[in-house]
Amino acid sequence: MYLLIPAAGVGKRMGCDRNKLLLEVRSQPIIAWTLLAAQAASEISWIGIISQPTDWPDFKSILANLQLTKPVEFILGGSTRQESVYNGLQALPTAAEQVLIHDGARCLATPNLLNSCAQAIRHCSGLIAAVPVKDTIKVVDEDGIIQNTPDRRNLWAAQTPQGFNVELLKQCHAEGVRQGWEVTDDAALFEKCGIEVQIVEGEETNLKVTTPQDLAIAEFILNSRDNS
Ligand SMILES: Nc1ccn([C@@H]2O[C@H](COP(=O)(O)OP(=O)(O)OP(=O)(O)O)[C@@H](O)[C@H]2O)c(=O)n1
Ligand SMILES: C[C@](O)(CO)[C@H](O)COP(=O)(O)O
Repeated sequence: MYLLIPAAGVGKRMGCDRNKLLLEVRSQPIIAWTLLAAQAASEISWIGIISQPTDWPDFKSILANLQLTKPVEFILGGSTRQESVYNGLQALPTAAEQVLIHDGARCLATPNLLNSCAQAIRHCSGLIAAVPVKDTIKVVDEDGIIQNTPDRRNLWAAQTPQGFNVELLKQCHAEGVRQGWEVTDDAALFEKCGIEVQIVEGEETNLKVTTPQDLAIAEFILNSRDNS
């Protein structure tokens, strides 16, 4: 299975002055944890890291330390995640019929989750890992007044990996460019094009490292894996 890793962000919400994926959790850069999971997932055979050229020297030295056995390509990132994935799709080898997309910032996803998504995408056109929402969610207007409370049984928090048929995802991205759609994940492009996307049960611990607090939570989760 081909795996694209969007890793070209700047980490505004992390509030640091460089790509947050270079920050360390338990003495390893965030992107290293993500790459180690990809290396350990037996279904993954090719890895594309979508990233900004300014980060390539750092990423290359991380890769040199990890000594992965799988082929890794660097792909030029865009100015949004959507643009980065678009570039990644154009750079896939022509043999790629399905692809998994997994955020570099979701460094706690297990090899098991990557493998189950890789197996499942062979039997459908689009899927995402997701977990049922635990909180009661409120829809609020611009004045801070609650408009309604959606039924929690229908609410799932989206994660990555997200898996797709490559040709269909390319078509949906092209339609997104034509229509000027701005989305935060690839499933949303499928949804807008009216194509079904399935849910695969994700992992509670598969958080996206987004804010400084997430660094501490990620460290805690990795420590608890050692102790289990
Ligand atoms: N132009 C971009 C923006 C984001 N990403 C990647 O998409 C994933 C999810 O994005 P997010 O967590 O929002 O990362 P940032 O964009 O770096 O964070 P922020 O929104 O706080 O700036 C990350 O692995 C990030 O590197 C990307 O490849 N290209
Ligand atoms: C793709 C994603 O990780 C799913 O949770 C997420 O949408 C990335 O972007 P966000 O802007 O940080 O939500």
